[in-house]
Amino acid sequence: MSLLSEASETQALFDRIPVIDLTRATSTTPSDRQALAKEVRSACMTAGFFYVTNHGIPKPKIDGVFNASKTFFAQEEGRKMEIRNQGRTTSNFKGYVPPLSSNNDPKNKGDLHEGFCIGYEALPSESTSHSSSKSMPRQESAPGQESASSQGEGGEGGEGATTSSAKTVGDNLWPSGDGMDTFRQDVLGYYHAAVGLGRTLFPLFAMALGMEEGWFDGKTRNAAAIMRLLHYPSQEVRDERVMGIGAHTDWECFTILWQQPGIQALQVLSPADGKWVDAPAIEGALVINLGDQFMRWTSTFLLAHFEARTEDGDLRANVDGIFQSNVHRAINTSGAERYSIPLFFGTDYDVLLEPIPSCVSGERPAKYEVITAGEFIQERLRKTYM
Ligand SMILES: O=C(O)CCC(=O)C(=O)O
Ligand SMILES: [Fe+2]
Repeated sequence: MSLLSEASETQALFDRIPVIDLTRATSTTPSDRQALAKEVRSACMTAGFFYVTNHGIPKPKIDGVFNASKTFFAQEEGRKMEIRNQGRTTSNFKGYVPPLSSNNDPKNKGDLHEGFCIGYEALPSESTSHSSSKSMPRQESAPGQESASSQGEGGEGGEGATTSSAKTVGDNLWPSGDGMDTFRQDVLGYYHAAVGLGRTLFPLFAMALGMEEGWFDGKTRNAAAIMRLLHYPSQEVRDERVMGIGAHTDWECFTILWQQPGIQALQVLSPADGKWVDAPAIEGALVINLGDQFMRWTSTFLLAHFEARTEDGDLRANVDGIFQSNVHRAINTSGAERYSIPLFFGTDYDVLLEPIPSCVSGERPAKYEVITAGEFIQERLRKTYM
């Protein structure tokens, strides 16, 4: 079935997040990769979220960053504040983000989580040049190197970033002191493995959209990749106006999210019926969710739940949706602290967010003004921080 006819027949209705086994992503048989891309397409048209298993990130790298995160956040506040993210006042969005200093949902009072944010940096043991665009998201010392935000979202930059995204330029800030000796290595070890996974996913998304596998290659040479370590206190009362992270969509193409096993906190809004669907942490699996840039690429509007039913109360076909960037939030009432790690993966900043040819037709014209990825992030930062 063609992409557009499948989209017009798909309802953005789901009550669970699909699980996709990535083993076939590296198959040498093209039909295996195509079959996998079909599963990705179906998940993207409905939940906009899916889990991946057999994703290739070794468990020791995950354990390493999880332990590093626990050690970092366990420090006394003064130590963490030494590398405070100065996102609101300076050009650098890197470093520590204290609790309640971001607010993802304007209706809320603030996000309870604290965070630590980095952008691309070579592993300490690596040489400075990266000739293989397959292994690295951006070149070291890239002039436009990104940002992040004290948001549920990652901003970024990258080589080729537009001047307007220059406010996001800056080096990573690393903690020093007791127990922090291996922090940088552990965090970057996971970061690089996750970026490798991101590079495996772009060809699958391209095929899922009916394009050739390499369609994103030239657009993701120094792809923006901001990673955040997040730490959520357990909240006793479930207050809709104070939560770990308020309802939001992510800004990039997609997010790779590790969640601490055993703790339920993440929920995804099903646009078709307005219900919050739990996205539990599954041991060994990562969550992949689509961000707003994919809505632009696919000329998809977020289908608000109040639009999703006909006057008779029937579910509408999701006539607009190809790749859905769905609203999500995290509330930790587990009684235990929770850790998670999103990595926001986008295209290079100078790339125009134009509708992908398979996603527009005479009946389905382009819906968004064409701007660069850098301008788009800049606009989101401005709305969030000014
Ligand atoms: O902590 C989580 O599970 C979600 C985090 C998130 O949505 C974000 O940082 O954008
Ligand atoms: Fe998010």
